Amino acid sequence: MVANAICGLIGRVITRTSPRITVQSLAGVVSSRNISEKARYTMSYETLDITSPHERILHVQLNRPDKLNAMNKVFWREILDCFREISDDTDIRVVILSGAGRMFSAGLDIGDMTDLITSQVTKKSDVARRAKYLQSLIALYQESFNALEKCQKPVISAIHGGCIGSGVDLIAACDVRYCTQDAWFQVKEVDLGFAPDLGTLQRVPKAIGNNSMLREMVYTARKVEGFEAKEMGLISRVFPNKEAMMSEVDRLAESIASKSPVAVQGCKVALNYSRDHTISEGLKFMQCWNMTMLQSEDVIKGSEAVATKAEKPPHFSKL
Ligand SMILES: CCC/C=C/C=C/C(=O)SCCNC(=O)CCNC(=O)[C@H](O)C(C)(C)COP(=O)(O)OP(=O)(O)OC[C@H]1O[C@@H](n2cnc3c(N)ncnc32)[C@H](O)[C@@H]1OP(=O)(O)O
Repeated sequence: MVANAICGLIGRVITRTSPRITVQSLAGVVSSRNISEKARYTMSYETLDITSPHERILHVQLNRPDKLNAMNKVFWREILDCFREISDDTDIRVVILSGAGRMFSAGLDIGDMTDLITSQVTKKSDVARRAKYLQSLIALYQESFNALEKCQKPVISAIHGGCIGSGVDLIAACDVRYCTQDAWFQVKEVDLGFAPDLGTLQRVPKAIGNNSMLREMVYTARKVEGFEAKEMGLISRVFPNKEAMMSEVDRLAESIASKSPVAVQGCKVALNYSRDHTISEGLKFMQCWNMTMLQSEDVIKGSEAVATKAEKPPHFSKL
């Protein structure tokens, strides 16, 4: 079945529809999230649907449900632009990432990639020129997912159904991962004859404790179900269905959004820096970071609220 699907995809000529403007829509992810999901974002995308379920929170939804949110040429550009824009948007404090339709993502759009290879790579007769082209392409796709990690705001991924290949690369670049119990994760690249190159092999080992389990998963392309993914540390919480998951994701996002953005964004940058450096370098980084940030008004507001056991959390202005 899968083999047939892949063969079919490879043989197919992809036709593209003109961009669909989704940003003006009032799209809800599940019926119970009808809390005025007013879209207020400035950019419109063909492969992403952007809504704002709550002040200071943005919901980015992979939006090619007919193709199981397979990642095509347009997607790679859009996800990069989208997260760069979000990173600089002072009104936004947290991002939710999910997939529309029956699964989170079927990974790389295989038909699209075949087109690209036919139209670009095979035309070049020299190995060095082909290699150079592929290197640039991989670097570009890597940058698309790096954008989530570089985004100053925490990104919470909410995964249902399949999360395949580059879908796993994508969630690996997120800060928090929740899933439904019908979710499954598949590092499928070995089945297609290559090693993953967009972050799974770099980020996941640093995010989870069970390296042995990860290697099993990577070397065999075996499907790993939600609870198993939680057991290995890839996922922090599993929910019975998408509605329950999205409701908890909202709660988590609201909680993070209510905190000082100076503190939250400082934590994200420090966690990422420390992951890639020694403890001593990480500590030095914090001296430099906090010698500025400790002077913020947020520290005064936060400390006063804690000291006085204030009932309401302080209001932190946007950063
Ligand atoms: C420089 C590159 C770096 C990136 C590397 C990334 C690597 C990867 O992501 S490897 C993984 C690639 N993905 C796959 O191998 C999954 C392929 N899809 C499937 O195996 C099946 O579709 C799946 C098991 C997910 C679901 O099967 P089901 O029978 O339930 O649905 P289908 O009828 O197969 O699919 C529904 C429509 O979606 C289209 N589609 C599904 N996956 C992809 C895909 N990866 N790329 C493009 N299109 C995909 C499928 O063609 C159907 O469309 P249509 O025929 O128009 O209805």
